[in-house]
Amino acid sequence: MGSTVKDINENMLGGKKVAIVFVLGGPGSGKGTQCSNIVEHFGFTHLSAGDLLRQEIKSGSENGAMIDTVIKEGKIVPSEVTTKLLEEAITKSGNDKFLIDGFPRNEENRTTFESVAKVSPEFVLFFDCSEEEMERRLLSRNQGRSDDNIETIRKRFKVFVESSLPVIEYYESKGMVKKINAAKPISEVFEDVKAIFRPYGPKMKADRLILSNLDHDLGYLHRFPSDFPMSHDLGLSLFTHVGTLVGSSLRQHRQICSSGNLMVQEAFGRLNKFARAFCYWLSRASNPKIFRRLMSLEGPNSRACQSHINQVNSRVQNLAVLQFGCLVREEHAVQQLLANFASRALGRLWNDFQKQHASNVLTLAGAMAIVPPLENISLKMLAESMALGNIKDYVSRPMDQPYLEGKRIKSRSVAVPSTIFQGDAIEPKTGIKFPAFLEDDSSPSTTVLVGMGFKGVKVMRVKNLDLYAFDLQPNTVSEKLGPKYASVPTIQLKDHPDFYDDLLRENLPMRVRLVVHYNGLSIGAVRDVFESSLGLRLQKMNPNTDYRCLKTFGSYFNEDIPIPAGTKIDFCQTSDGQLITEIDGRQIGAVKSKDLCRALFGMYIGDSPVSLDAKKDIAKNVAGLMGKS
Ligand SMILES: Nc1ncnc2c1ncn2[C@@H]1O[C@H](COP(=O)(O)OP(=O)(O)O)[C@@H](O)[C@H]1O
Ligand SMILES: Nc1ccn([C@@H]2O[C@H](COP(=O)(O)OP(=O)(O)O)[C@@H](O)[C@H]2O)c(=O)n1
Repeated sequence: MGSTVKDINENMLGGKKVAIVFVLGGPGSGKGTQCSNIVEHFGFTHLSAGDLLRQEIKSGSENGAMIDTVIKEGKIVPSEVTTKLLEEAITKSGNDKFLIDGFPRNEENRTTFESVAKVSPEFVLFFDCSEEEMERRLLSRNQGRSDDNIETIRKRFKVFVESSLPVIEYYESKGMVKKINAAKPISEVFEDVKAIFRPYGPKMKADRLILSNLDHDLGYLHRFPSDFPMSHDLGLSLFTHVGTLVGSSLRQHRQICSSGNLMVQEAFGRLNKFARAFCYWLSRASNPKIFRRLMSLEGPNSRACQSHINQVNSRVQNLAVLQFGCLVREEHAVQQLLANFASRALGRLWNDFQKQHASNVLTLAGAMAIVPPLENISLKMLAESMALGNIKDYVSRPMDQPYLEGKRIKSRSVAVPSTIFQGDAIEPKTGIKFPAFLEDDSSPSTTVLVGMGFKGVKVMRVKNLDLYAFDLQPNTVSEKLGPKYASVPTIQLKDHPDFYDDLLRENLPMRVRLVVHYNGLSIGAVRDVFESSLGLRLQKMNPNTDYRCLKTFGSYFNEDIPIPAGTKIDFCQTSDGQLITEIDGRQIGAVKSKDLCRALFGMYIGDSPVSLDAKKDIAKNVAGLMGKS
């Protein structure tokens, strides 16, 4: 790297020769942002001193409280603490190239690191940016950091000028600083960064890069097939593609973590976890060397390690177990699959999120379905979900079309009657019958079917989540809403700005029935989908809401309740604001919370409903209930 780069022969740390770049710059200059880019393009491992310190606080270590106080004050944590954390992270990592971000922040940091770690940096990357710009960025960073408030920000600026700039001057005097104008847009800054790193050599091998990003929570790996044979070359090419997935999910995860959208975070979290597990699994299946190195963490002579190495070495080189057998050659099939998988799954979710800002529950459930909850994964499911044809079919299929086992359905799925149902209604695609009256129709409190929608959500290809019907009590509707809307023509009712709000606000007795129409759906999956969606809606409706209602609601979905095909799950709202949950007519719980009722029925007749057509049809039919035609 030219004359500024030291001979790194002496730079031994954690039993390996390491290359280190210090990344410095004021708070908010974009160090973390650019480090993510460098990681992806040049295969470094990013160690943020600030992140390590924040993790230390969270871990509840004995230094946690002290670190917390120092950070809130914008001051600098004692050097031994930070140096130790960095040293440990370097030693633990499988990588040997590191970006150390936000360190050394003062002369003491620098000298301590030099004397303890005995490592000199390759060079120092300095992001130069004005305080006004940094302040603007920090105030909109939105990561919930305790020190991103104007008072602490000002203190951090002062500390930066007084303590950190001298460190940069020190390295400058040694000709080791590479200064970047960080006031430009992110992509332009990265062009300059790239020019600096380019001579540093080609991108690190994909496998290394990915492995350095792996977390070590590998408990779920046994779910993947253990006897998966694969050639070494194919394994490496797979890494490249899974790498794209890991890279982009990590990048996008970072962006959306600050968005506060819990469901999107959950979906991305799963993508991430899946991709990481998949990578590790590939490494194990394809590359005994990598496997051996990783397993050295557990002990190189462990039985598991040895038996897997033997397995990999002795297996036939084909991918039959994952059923990639299609017309294309196996390498291409797999590459195409993973490329599709990564770009379509993430692209779709991301677009959705940007368009709607609050994605509807089923779109997200669908996105989550692409990545199964790992605890439920089985070899057969994995094979099915990964079969190229199915994935392609799935990702190109609009979310609101149904999926039926063994059939491709092209027509629109939402089957909503144009008038109130006279007799029982049959959902044409599935043949499931919804009675027009859910209770005895002579009772004055009976509810009437006013809308029906089909929401097929594929959960691991073989399961659809629900079919739903929406019912209201005619008398109460006429009584409560009749006067206000008497003069509104039916045709306009569905577009009336207050109408749906009034339906939700009036505590009208109403009911949504979901019908499970595949075997194998777990009650836990249903609970998760509702909990996440309701949580989001509650948060949007009333940020100060009492979330205990949601906890209580979730607690009814006991894992012991089987929900085979045909199971009816009913949610009923009573006029006194209770939300009653029934499974096959048996009440499993009731929560008194008007907010929760509004959130639940809002999924069907509120903003971003599960089906817009069904929502409009409900309005049309309610008009009918009120004596309009
Ligand atoms: N070049 C840039 N232009 C505009 N905003 C940026 C730029 N670089 C980073 N940001 C944004 O500014 C905030 C601070 O960036 P970050 O990378 O966290 O800074 P640091 O790690 O230096 O404190 C983030 O919200 C980030 O998205
Ligand atoms: N070497 C370091 C790095 C960070 N820190 C502390 O961690 C805080 C946050 O640092 P950071 O690098 O994550 O964030 P920015 O201030 O660069 O945005 C600093 O303000 C310090 O209080 C430290 O004490 N020593």
